Amino acid sequence: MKEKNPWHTPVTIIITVIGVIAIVALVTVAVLQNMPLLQKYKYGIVLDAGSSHTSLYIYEWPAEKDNNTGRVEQKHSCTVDGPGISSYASAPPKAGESLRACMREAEEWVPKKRHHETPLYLGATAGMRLLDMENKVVSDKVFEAVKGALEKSPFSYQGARLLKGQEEGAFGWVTVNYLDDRLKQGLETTGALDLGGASTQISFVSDNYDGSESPSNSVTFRLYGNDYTLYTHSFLCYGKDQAQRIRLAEHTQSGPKIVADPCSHPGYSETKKYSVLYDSPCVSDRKPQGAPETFDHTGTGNFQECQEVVKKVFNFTKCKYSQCSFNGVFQPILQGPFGAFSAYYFVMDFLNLTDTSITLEDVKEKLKLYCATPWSQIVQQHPKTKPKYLAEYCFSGTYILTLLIDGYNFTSVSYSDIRFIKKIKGSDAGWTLGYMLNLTNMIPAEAPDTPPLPYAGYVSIVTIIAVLIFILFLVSVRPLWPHCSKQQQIV
Ligand SMILES: Nc1nc2c(ncn2[C@@H]2O[C@H](COP(=O)(O)OP(=O)(O)OP(=O)(O)O)[C@@H](O)[C@H]2O)c(=O)[nH]1
Repeated sequence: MKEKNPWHTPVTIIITVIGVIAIVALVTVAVLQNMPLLQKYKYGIVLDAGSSHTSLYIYEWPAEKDNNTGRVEQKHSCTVDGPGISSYASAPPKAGESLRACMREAEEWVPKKRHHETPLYLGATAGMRLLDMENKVVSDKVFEAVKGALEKSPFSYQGARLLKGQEEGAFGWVTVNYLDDRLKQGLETTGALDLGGASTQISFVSDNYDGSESPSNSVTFRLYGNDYTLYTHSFLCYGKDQAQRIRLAEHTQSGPKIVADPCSHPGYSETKKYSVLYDSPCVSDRKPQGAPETFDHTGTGNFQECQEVVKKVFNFTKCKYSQCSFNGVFQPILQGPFGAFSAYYFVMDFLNLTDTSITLEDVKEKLKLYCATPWSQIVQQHPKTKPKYLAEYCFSGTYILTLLIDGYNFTSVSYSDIRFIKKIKGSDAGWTLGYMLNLTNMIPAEAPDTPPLPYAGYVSIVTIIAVLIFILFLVSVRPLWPHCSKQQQIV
């Protein structure tokens, strides 16, 4: 009579089957979990209403990484046709209408089902700051017009407001350092240099600045668990268009009929209106009495003389702090690398001077040659460039060098710490991204807790352990294996 194998019972068979099913289920979960998913995105829109023009930026980030860990990237940008909204002071409704084409473009770029949950912001900078100083009633009307236009959009309108110069500087710094991945990793930060049409900003972290000297220049942030005390200053009227007005105002104090300008090319000649030149709070108090209606703006193309004229735009005489940049404004010692964007980039890129490993002497030599080039040759060499921009590159290049070296105290050594940038990893450098990240709380104060293992690694390890346990189990039930039971049959 055969002796019954004690392992060969229904219970052990059921346990074995359950074990196999459990392993198959575990492996299936691991495979499914690691399969690439169809990525879903969320969106945010920011309008930069600058002094010279308005731009719309659409940002995108992975929807399932809403918990502050997803990377926000610029998906699209649209330049609004026409001038900045502050130029519509005489017809405010047109400021709202001007945004229509870009808003329509945004509706096409953002998937329809996301429209209602996509935040929409408008921030106005120095052009509106000047209009607000000049005529608050009119500036309010312009804001009403743009608000009316944005409220009609299908997006989640979050407001249109005037940005303080300090915010413009600080959010530009956040953008540069976020895109460069310097914040999450707690690395040395990059300073931000922004040159607009009506204002210019400098923002950086310095070991010598804790906010106690000139507290109005300090902005503090806690980002990803790191504390930052940022030095920032915005110089209203020192954007490149307003600086050009201040400089020409120096030339035209006596109300001459002809202005011989060293910052314009030889052979350049344009008739300009005094009323247009002095139509800005940056120069309106200097308007010469009894000046003719127009003046002939002619060029002599002399870089050294241009430098002298440009230097007069800055006041270097008074400083009540331990050190200053210009106009009596405190500035700590420059520290670290700097990213220079907006007009810094447009101008230096055009002049082929974005390479800061070139010595300052060589930069000046190149600019000297460029300024001395006859206007007819410049126009011939750049038929596609807007004449308005073309006429100003000699001044703009000289202004940028003077602002950096005489204004902010960059030396021939620290000049090489500057990078002229337009975009970082596909996103434009500027205040808009930092502004949106702040308003949507996308940068946490504390570093997010990360599990010791990534999820995929965790699933793989659990699966391997489960398989090992199962193999051990199989080995332990060896007596049940067919060849084992055959050996010891007792008859
Ligand atoms: N050469 C050149 N200049 C440009 C270009 N786009 C803008 N600018 C000029 O560069 C300057 C700065 O432009 P933005 O950064 O847009 O400045 P903004 O926002 O209008 O000015 P703020 O309100 O002062 O910030 C202005 O004088 C513009 O006219 C370009 O493509 N090429």
